[in-house]
Amino acid sequence: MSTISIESVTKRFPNGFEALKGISTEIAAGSFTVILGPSGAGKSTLLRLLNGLEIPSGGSIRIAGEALDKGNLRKLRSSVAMVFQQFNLVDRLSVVTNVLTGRLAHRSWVGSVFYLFRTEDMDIAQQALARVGLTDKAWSRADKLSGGQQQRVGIARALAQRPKVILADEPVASLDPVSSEEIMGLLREIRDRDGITVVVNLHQVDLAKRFADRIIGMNSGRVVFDGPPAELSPQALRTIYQREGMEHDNHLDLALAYA
Ligand SMILES: Nc1ncnc2c1ncn2[C@@H]1O[C@H](COP(=O)(O)OP(=O)(O)OP(=O)(O)O)[C@@H](O)[C@H]1O
Repeated sequence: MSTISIESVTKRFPNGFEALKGISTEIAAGSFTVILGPSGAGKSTLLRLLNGLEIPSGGSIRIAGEALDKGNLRKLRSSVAMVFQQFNLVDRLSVVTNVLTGRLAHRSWVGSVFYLFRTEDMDIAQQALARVGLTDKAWSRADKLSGGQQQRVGIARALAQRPKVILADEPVASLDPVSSEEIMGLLREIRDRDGITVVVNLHQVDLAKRFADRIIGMNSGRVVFDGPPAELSPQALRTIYQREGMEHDNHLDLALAYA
């Protein structure tokens, strides 16, 4: 069974630029997929479409069997959680309040507007904080935490949403290597233990190879590689990172160096 079904999806922005040129793929329930690709390949656009933050120009997306369209956006959004590169926390709020915002998708708009949470929500938030090892930081201001800890809060917020899918858009791009490792390990552990489908956009080929069970390579709005990490050969990396008209490409050199 697949959690996410993407069929002939295109995305053209109002300025006429076509960021996705026909993506078709299935993402299996409980899988850990990493999307690799050079800057501008369309990775973030694809994730934003899966989360309903952008609407496709063509094609269709189904999440857990239900078509993602304007009619059921709110319902489907509650089952898809997002983890961001810059964490997207409210700095002046406590860690636990930030985690509680993950419950908003399950509350009425009145509850959402007034930040009305139930005791049950607080229990769920505290459990999520325990999962990411931050129980002792619950009442600290979010901006007093290190980058790695802030990303843990971002993951706890995603967990508190009780999602079927976690989408992470370059979740380690702002972190040092040790924290990056920990965050990827945490996402992997969540997939292993909770069976949540995880899709991560990354620039680090080495992390992709170690943590993913499937790698999708994108270039210029198209899928140009799709396979397990073992098949990510130097040739496959060339296909993913090659840029038109560039004889010597630093981006490609870097990708190959870390492969
Ligand atoms: N709102 C927009 N209007 C016009 N073009 C856009 C818009 N959003 C993104 N793009 C363009 O679409 C292309 C794909 O962008 P996207 O952010 O999805 O790439 P990416 O693979 O995630 O890159 P990066 O790794 O740098 O984050 C880029 O050329 C970008 O400039």
